[in-house]
Amino acid sequence: MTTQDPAVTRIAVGGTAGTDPYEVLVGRQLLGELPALIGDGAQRVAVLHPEALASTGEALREDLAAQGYEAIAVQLPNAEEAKTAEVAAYCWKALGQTGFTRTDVIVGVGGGATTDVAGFVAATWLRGVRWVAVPTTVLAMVDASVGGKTGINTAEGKNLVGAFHPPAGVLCDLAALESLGVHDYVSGLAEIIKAGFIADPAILELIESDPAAARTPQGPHTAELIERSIRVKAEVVSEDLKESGRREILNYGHTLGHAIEKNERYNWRHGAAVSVGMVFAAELGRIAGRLDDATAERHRTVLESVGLPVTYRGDQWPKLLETMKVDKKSRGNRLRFIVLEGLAKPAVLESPDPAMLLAAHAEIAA
Ligand SMILES: NC(=O)c1ccc[n+]([C@@H]2O[C@H](COP(=O)([O-])OP(=O)(O)OC[C@H]3O[C@@H](n4cnc5c(N)ncnc54)[C@H](O)[C@@H]3O)[C@@H](O)[C@H]2O)c1
Ligand SMILES: O=C(O)C(=O)C[C@@H](O)[C@H](O)[C@H](O)COP(=O)(O)O
Ligand SMILES: [Zn+2]
Repeated sequence: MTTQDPAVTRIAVGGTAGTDPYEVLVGRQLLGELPALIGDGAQRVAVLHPEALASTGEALREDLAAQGYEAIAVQLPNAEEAKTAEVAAYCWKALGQTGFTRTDVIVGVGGGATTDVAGFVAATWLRGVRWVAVPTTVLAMVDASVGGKTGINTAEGKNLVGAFHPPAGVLCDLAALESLGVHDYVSGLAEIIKAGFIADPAILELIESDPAAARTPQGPHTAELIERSIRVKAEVVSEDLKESGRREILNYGHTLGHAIEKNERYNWRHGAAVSVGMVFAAELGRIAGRLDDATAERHRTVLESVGLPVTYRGDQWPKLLETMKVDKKSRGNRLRFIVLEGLAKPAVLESPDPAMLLAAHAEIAA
């Protein structure tokens, strides 16, 4: 693979406001790019991977060892079970025992849960070492591995401990998606649809043109959907890495979505919870008089067309409301939501009236 390979798309991220720029590469067989991203200074490389990708992690470790690095593979639990303080501590121990220094590098290979932990371990080890993301799910490619939000959950909620620590590069090998189960694949479509509603409606049209095909890596628009979504994320985080303003739009659907995930003890996929959260946010916008009926209804239609849920148990509202209070967009006692004022017109809704919240909840209550 050369840097001129036309089959590889390169999307630039960052480079503004004092942050180091990096690239997201989308294509196939991209691992030849890894040594350049690891850089010249590293002696040791730790490959963090989930249990489901044990052979991928070990193959990568062997490959790096053959190139002269002291390489270790650190296996994490699958999915959300990896996003705990205990797993982070297990990784810190592995790094400590390997004598990991500030010039050594972490590689996170896996879905968003793995890249969130890998980035968090990289952010905290010796107060910050270099890391490279190799996302292997749709969701991790289009969202989790881009933008430098890293973190773990606590008993009180989702991603409550973390750091902004962008990777040195992101390698999205589309071949990895072939082994992904359909539910995990479709979960990633929720973040793609989110990018469509908040910034790039062409995404919605591509999915609406053939929703069944959008559910598979073989679909005719797979690469375009992934690239368009990465461009949305790259553009936003390049402007506002630390979420002091505009980046909040990427949280569309997440206020309720994260509360559902916690309520379900993380047995719901992130994208499924965000899907219900987006319908809720659309209804909230509609009820607040900001969004037209048709665009609110379009949320249900497109999300359902790819098999994502649009309702949630109606008897859980008090618990969901309580959890939403620790959402990171909250300020003091004020709940804040991202809503739409039209397609690609996200806005903040501050402290909505409790009656409005209840009315929006009634629209998603099963
Ligand atoms: N940091 C961010 O900006 C950001 C953005 C969006 C989501 N997230 C986080 O990402 C996480 C969800 O990520 P996800 O949807 O990738 O789920 P995931 O990481 O939980 O992966 C889903 C499952 O697929 C397995 N897997 C991964 N790649 C595979 C492959 N190629 N083939 C077969 N199995 C594979 C994993 O081991 C896991 O069991 C959530 O924790 C969410 O909070 C973070
Ligand atoms: O990158 C962002 O900013 C996002 O909000 C993207 C979300 O899809 C992602 O799930 C993120 O991890 C949520 O962040 P949080 O700050 O609400 O935990
Ligand atoms: Zn998300």
